[in-house]
Amino acid sequence: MSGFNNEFTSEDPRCPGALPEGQNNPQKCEYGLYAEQLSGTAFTAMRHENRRTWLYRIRPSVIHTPFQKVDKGLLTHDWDAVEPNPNQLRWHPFDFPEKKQDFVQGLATVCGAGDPKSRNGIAIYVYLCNKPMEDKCLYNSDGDFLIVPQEGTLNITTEMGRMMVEPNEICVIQRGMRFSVDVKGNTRGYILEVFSDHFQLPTLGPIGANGLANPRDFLTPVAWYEDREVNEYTLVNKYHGHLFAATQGHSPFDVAAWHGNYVPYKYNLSNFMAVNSVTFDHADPSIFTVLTCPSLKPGVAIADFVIFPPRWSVQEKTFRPPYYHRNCMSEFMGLIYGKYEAKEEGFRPGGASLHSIMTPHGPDLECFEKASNASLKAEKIAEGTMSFMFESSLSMAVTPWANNTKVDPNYFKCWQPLRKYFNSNNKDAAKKK
Ligand SMILES: O=C(O)Cc1cc(O)ccc1O
Ligand SMILES: [Fe+2]
Repeated sequence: MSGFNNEFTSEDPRCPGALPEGQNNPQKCEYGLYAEQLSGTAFTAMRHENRRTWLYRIRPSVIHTPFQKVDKGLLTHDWDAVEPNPNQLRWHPFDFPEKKQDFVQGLATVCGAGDPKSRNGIAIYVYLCNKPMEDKCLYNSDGDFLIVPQEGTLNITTEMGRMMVEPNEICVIQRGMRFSVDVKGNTRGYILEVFSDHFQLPTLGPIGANGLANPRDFLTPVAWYEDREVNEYTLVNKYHGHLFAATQGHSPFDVAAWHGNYVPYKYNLSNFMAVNSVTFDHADPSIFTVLTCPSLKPGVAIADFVIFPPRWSVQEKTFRPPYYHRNCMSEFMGLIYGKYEAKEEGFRPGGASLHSIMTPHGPDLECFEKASNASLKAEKIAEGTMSFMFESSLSMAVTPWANNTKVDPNYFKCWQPLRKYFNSNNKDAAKKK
């Protein structure tokens, strides 16, 4: 079903009329279903921000054994385990696992800041997996997951229905929603988790009513249920940055009908309508914001999800690639496929980079020399590529795993040969270089 923040209604066609008419809590639900509400905001949240979904299910979610703490693998929210490091960081593509592991076992925290207890912060993960979560689902009490597949398709079953998410698409699974991920073969991607709020579309300001990620391109699954008794179905819960497991004797995907506006969704990045300068100068990358999770300070994001899609580049008298900069925000970047314009070598699909708050970065030597001398014809750029940035106002720390895995020790070298062109006697020196 298409739309962002819609009030949806959905019934599995095997149970027509399962949704109660005109009320949420009939004395007895049709088909002997139970009614259950999943809240995505405080009951009292402003109406335009209020999120909740009513689920009509075979059994209420509460039927399970007590949760016990289980191994959390490489998942951590301990941001003090590694000495702070303000250096530019780049990772070679993260390796696929040698042993069999599923989506939950394959979650590895790269960096983050803040705390789900006080509900302020973010965590960035890669997931590296190769087997389905069989009779096992996850729900996250800490925050919302924005999942960016890089290699391999994710077949995701949620309480609200099923969705297939391929590289160049993203999906969002919000706090509390139970989901199970089926994969075939080597599967890799990135996750941005936000602890504080939900993702929203950026306001468009003078752009107008249309553009960037359009609401109708967000897709939400339709109701689908299975009435399946299972010897031992495992519910995994991420809570305070730890994993807990409980069991139950049936599939949790037993929702025959639901209605509401608290839903999982996916989005195909090729639907992004990019806006950019058609005169001169390099516009800030905020023009490419797909989704944003706002902080309490207007205009400042806990995290933005920004992409660098294939597009036309037409600016005149302009150094067109990203400028050199030092940013008061943290920039984590990943590459889904192809090459990133500011660094054609060294930054590879399935790898990543982190430029922390005020850490200088920008085009490498090759990019600077090329773009300073290029003829400025209209040009299609970033064709056959898709890179993205998780940009955050928080100051992130890396985890021990990320500090010791695939780090490119030579990253800083890409800027060292940048030449001095300055000539105080010749204002036009640069033009002759
Ligand atoms: O650092 C980066 O490569 C990301 C980025 C891109 C851009 O076009 C402008 C600023 C910026 O941080
Ligand atoms: Fe940057």
